[in-house]
Amino acid sequence: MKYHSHLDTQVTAEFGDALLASLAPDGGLWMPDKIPHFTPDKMAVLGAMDFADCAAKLATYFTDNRFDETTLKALCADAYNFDVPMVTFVGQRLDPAMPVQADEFVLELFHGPTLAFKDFAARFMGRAASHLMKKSGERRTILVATSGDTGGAIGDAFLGQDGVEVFILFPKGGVSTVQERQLCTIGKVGSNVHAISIDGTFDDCQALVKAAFADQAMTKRFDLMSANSINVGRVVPQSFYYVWASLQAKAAYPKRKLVMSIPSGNLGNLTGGLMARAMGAPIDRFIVANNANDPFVDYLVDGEYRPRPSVPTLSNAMDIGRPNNFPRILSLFGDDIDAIRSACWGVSFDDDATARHIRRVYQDTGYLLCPHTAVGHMGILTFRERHDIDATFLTVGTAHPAKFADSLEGIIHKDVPLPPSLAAAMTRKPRVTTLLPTLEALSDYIASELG
Ligand SMILES: N[C@@H](CCOP(=O)(O)O)C(=O)O
Repeated sequence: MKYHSHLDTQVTAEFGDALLASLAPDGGLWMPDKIPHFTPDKMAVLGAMDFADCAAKLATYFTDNRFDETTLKALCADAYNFDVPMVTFVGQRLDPAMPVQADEFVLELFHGPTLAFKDFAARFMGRAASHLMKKSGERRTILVATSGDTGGAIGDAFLGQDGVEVFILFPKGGVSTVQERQLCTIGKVGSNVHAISIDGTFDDCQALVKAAFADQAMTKRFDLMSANSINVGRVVPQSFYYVWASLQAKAAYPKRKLVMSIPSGNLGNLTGGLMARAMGAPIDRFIVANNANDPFVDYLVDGEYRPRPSVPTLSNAMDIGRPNNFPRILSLFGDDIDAIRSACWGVSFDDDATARHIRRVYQDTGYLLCPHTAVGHMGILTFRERHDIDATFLTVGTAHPAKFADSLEGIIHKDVPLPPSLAAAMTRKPRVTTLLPTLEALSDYIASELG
C-alpha cells in the first residue's frame, strides 16, 4: 500500500513515512492509493474474529513491510485490550450468537483508558510510531490540537515513550471540567506530556498546529509530528471498528440494511467509516450528525462548503468550524457530491434539543448519553422520521458521559459518578501552561521544555 498527497498523486510515501511525517511535503493530506476491497466471504472471515485480530488483519493491508503480521497482531492485542460493546438503552447487547430483536444500538467506543473513541486510533498510532522509531532511532515532537478528547488519548498513548515529547493544545475554557483535568494531569513534572491552554478557540489551536507544520524551519528544528486526524495514521485505524461493528450487526440481522450515525466535528471518524464502506463493510448509509457547527451538513444540503468560526456548544468536542478531513472526503469520492450524498445524510441540532433528548432518554431508560452521542442518536430519530427503511441503526458512542459530568448534572439533576480513572485525575494537581495563539509563543515554549 502506497499513500499519495491529496494535492498531487505523484507525491507518494509508504505508511511508516507518512505516519512520522504527518503531512505530505506539498502540505497535502496523505491518502491511501487504493483502498483494498474485500468480498463478502472475506468479510465474513474478518467478522468472525475478535476486534483486535480483525484490526491486525486489516492493518496488514494499510502498512508497509516494516510491519509484519506477527508485529501487527501483537500491537493490536496490546492496544485493544478493552471491550467494544453494542448495546440498547436498556442494556441488551448485540451478539450475533444471541437472538435479538432490537433495531437500535449504541456502539460504545469509550471503554479504552481515556474513555473516548480516540483511544482506538491513538493506541495504534502510538505503538506503530514506537515500533518505527525504535528501529530508526528517530525522535519526534508531537503537536496535537484538541477540543476535548483527542489530547487525552494521545497523551495517554505516548506517555513515557522514548524519543517523543507531546504538546497538547486545548482552547482555554473550551473543554469540559473533567476533560481539562484529564488533559492536564497526564504529564507529571519531568514527563514527556505537556498541556497548553490556548487563549482562543479550538480553531485557533488547530490553525496554530497547521502553521507550525507550514513553517519548514520549525518542523525541522523540532522534528514535528501531528497526532490529529490530519495524520493518516489516525484515520486508518478509525476504519477498523466500522468494519468489525458492521459485520457483527449484519451477522445478527442479515436481512436488514445498516445505518450508522456519527456525531461529527473534524470528520476524521466519518472518513474512517467511509474507508470501511469502500472496503466493502456492509454499511448502507452514514448519518452525519452535527451540533451548531455544521459546515458539512450545509455542504450536503446545497453543495457549498463554507467553513466558519466555531461557536461553543454542549458537545464541545465537535465545536469545529473548519473540519480537517473535508478534503479527504472529497478525494475519496473524486469530488462527486452525489456519491457523497448517497453515502452520507446530514442533520444538525442545537443545545436545547440535545439537553432535552439527554433528559428524556435518561428518564425513560436510565441510559445516560454524552452530549455528542446524544446528537448522534437524535440523527437516527430524525432520519427514521424521514425515511421508511428496515434497518439496524447504530449510534457511534464517542465518549463516556462522565467526561461531561458538569453539564449533564445540570440536565438530569442528579450526580454523575466518575469512573475511577477520572475520579483519580480530579484529585491530581494540574500541570498546564497558558499561551497566546501565536507561533512565536508556541515555539519558545517548546524550545524551553525541550531544553
Ligand atoms: N474532536 C477532537 C478534535 C480534534 O480532532 P481530530 O480528529 O484531529 O482528533 C477532540 O476531541 O479533540
